[in-house]
Amino acid sequence: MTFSERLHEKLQPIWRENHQHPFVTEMGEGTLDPEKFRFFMVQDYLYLIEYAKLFAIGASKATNVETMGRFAKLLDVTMNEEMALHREYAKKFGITEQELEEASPSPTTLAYTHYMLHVGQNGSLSDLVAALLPCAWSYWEIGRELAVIPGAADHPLYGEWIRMYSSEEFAQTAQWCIDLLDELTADSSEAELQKLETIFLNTTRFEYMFWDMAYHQTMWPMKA
Ligand SMILES: Cc1ncc(C[n+]2csc(CCO)c2C)c(N)n1
Repeated sequence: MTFSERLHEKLQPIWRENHQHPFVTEMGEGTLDPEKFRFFMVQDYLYLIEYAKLFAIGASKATNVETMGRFAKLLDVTMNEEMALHREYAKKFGITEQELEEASPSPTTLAYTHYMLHVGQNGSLSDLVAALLPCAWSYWEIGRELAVIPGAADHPLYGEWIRMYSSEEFAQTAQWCIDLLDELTADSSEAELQKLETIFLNTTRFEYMFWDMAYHQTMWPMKA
């Protein structure tokens, strides 16, 4: 069994809960309150800025030119494609580019991005990949699950999001991260694998928290 298969199997319960969060299911049904999605878009834009830095750190920690090139490409795609989609999408919800640039990250966004950057900066390349994998992997699976719901991919507000994350390009990114982690851990000790499992579990939990934060539009203190 590869390490990614072990992770996937072991974390199924929390993984299912993540995919069945009302934010995700209501997006698939097309019933999600646009205000919640609006909140998500702004926070996700801030998240992506920090997430992209992880690819830059990955490029600097890579031990061969091929891996370095893939991280550089991911940095480019995230900055210039995924974030461009956010800027376009934002317009549909009446969010200006200025609002995106000036928004404040919520405590959950801060906690998630700072944890990933901490692991990326202070750990090994495998630690970094274990931290970023739940993001790429879970969005790919969610995109695919939502895309088969009749009409979901054509929804005027959420269809584009579903089409993007179920696309071949995102499938390839997720698969590349999975393969890289399997390659890096081929000869790892059980103690090392357990450390990586903990990192993967932590960012999987943060994925759930991110949906939940957006669903409840949580920005403590709520009355400030
Ligand atoms: C909270 C949050 N988690 C995951 C993603 C998805 N995502 C971000 S970067 C990337 C990899 C390729 O660019 C993917 C799939 C998101 N947007 N927001």
